[in-house]
Amino acid sequence: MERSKKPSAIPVSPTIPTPQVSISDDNSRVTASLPTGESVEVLLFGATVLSWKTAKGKENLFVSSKAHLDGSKAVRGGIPLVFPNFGPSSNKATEGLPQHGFARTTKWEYLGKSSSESSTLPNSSGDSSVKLDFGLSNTMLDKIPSEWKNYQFGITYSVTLGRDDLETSLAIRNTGEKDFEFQTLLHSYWAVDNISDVSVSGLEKISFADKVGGGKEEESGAITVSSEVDRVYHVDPSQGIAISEKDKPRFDFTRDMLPDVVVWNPWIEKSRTMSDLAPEDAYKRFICVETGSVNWNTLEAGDTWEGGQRIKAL
Ligand SMILES: O=P(O)(O)OC[C@H]1O[C@H](O)[C@H](O)[C@@H](O)[C@@H]1O
Repeated sequence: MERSKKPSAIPVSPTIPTPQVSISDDNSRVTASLPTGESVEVLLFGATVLSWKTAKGKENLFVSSKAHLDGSKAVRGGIPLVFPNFGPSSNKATEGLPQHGFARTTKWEYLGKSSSESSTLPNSSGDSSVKLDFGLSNTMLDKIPSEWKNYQFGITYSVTLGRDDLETSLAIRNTGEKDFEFQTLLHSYWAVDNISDVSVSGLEKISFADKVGGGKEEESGAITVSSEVDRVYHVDPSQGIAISEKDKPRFDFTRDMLPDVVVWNPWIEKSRTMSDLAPEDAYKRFICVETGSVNWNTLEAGDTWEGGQRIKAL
């Protein structure tokens, strides 16, 4: 007998595309992409972000064609992490530490992903961001530098890929019983078409430590590059910073708890001394604007320090 009221079929909701995350077969890299096409790639060695591309496939980070990606040396390009010291080992706290510390030359652990809630709006292209977490602790160091044998720490580094931005943030915990001091920087190599067309704004009239000429200087206009530049600025995190090319905004920086900014380009002569920087005119293709804390932070036993940056690609 025909039923007069047939139960209607339960509508199947259309599949909402979600971010894709994959780990390379050799467990050396993690790649994530959004349904809209943006992507990010992180090398577990140093938790170095190697690539950040827009939906149209434009690369936002510079990586040298001679960069070592096999774990034999810090990567020349992308976003290497500076921790626990910036520059060469220079005092008791940094005794035995390599230039820019050990975080960029140690293999990190991939801790997992999370993504923001899917939009239920019609025509939505799915989740709008995906966060990848990486971890490093003192037990993972191959060789513990002498002074650091006394300290214990756990770091979570989060890389969040959004529709038009990338967030990289650090949570550093002192898991031991002794206080320690550290510096840290997100040593980012931003890709540009030609350094001669680049300007960095937001640092005008702020005094900087000049690592090339020595001493303290300040400049009234935006920074342009026509020789080696290596400067350390101390500037309130609420101050916005931007990189422009041919006067068109290219990258916009928002900082959280990162009061220092290093601006670096090696120019011609210094580039020639760097065996892992290629091609020959590579210095034209990037500018390092590195946000972080060059001032030493004291992290007391049991405490956590947090800081990060959000970069909008324009
Ligand atoms: O060659 P690296 O150890 O990677 O350092 C590269 C550069 O890093 C920072 O930007 C420093 O301010 C520079 O003085 C240094 O030359």
